[in-house]
Amino acid sequence: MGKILLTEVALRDGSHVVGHQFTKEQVRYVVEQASKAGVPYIEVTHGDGLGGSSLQYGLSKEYDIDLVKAAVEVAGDSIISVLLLPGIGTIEDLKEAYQAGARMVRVATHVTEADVSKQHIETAKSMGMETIGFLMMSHSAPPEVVLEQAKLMESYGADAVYVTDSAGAMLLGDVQARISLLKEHLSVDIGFHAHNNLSLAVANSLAAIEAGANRIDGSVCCLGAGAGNTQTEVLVGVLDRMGIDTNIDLYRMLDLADYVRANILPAPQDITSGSFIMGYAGVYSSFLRHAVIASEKFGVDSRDILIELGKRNVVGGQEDTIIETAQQMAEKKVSV
Ligand SMILES: C[C@H](O)CC(=O)C(=O)O
Ligand SMILES: [Mn+2]
Repeated sequence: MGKILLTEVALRDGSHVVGHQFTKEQVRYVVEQASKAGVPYIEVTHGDGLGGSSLQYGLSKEYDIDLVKAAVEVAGDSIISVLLLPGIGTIEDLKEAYQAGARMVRVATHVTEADVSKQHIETAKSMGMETIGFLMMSHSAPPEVVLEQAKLMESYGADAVYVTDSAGAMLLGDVQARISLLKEHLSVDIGFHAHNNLSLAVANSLAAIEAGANRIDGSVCCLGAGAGNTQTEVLVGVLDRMGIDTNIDLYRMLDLADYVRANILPAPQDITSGSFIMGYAGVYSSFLRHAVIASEKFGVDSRDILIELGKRNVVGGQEDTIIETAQQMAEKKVSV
């Protein structure tokens, strides 16, 4: 098995955990230590990507591009990556990130909407950036659909396509089915991004590697949305035990995790009932708050609302249907 390329996402996915309040000093420290440990890619952006700082998604303490600049100053041999969701971030944001020194971009779309990434992937490629397609909520589409969408990203010029388990909802077989199909039909690298809501992030990452993924995301000390991502230092150690090469210094990553635990994490990153139910229901983390409000209004258990939303495949941006769903469930309860 070849080398596994790890992307450290704590400074982007973990931005959700700290309410997008990362400081330049924190970014510098984490990037410098991760770089010394040998992490090849480090992502630095607002949790919702470039341009995410807004009333809707949460205002950042520091401007994205300033954080990218701070990261680049201490990145050594590591490549600084940014996340871009077309519609939230713009081509202009991407150009600024490039000028600030970012050399990789992950262009993220909902799993069935890869077509909106065309212009962004093509522009990034034309600037010479390593360019990755990132298919969010990949659990919600069958493997054949994930493949069709991944092929679109490949055709736009992506160097790799990620299966992204945004809701932390996938079981091992779900990961295996999607990654192996992509591996069979694509000629670019395949990546996997997990969330630990069902306590399966490390196991799912191993399943992804076994099925052919060679790019895996991790967040040091599990600093990521919901119950966090695949815990980087744990994955590095487990892969080492399996004889799989990451070129990452385990002790340095463990030290960095201790630093993050003591200085950055606002609360222990365990699996709360809220994060568990996101994975169990297969919905975006941001739905939890809306479901609790709807539950109080209509007297329906918020867990049942979230499970119903998962069954209905409600996606980010359709938050208005949460109230409607709860109302229908309450009416049904009365009529039986
Ligand atoms: C915008 C999301 O936070 C991207 C991501 O990390 C995911 O879908 O998971
Ligand atoms: Mn994520």
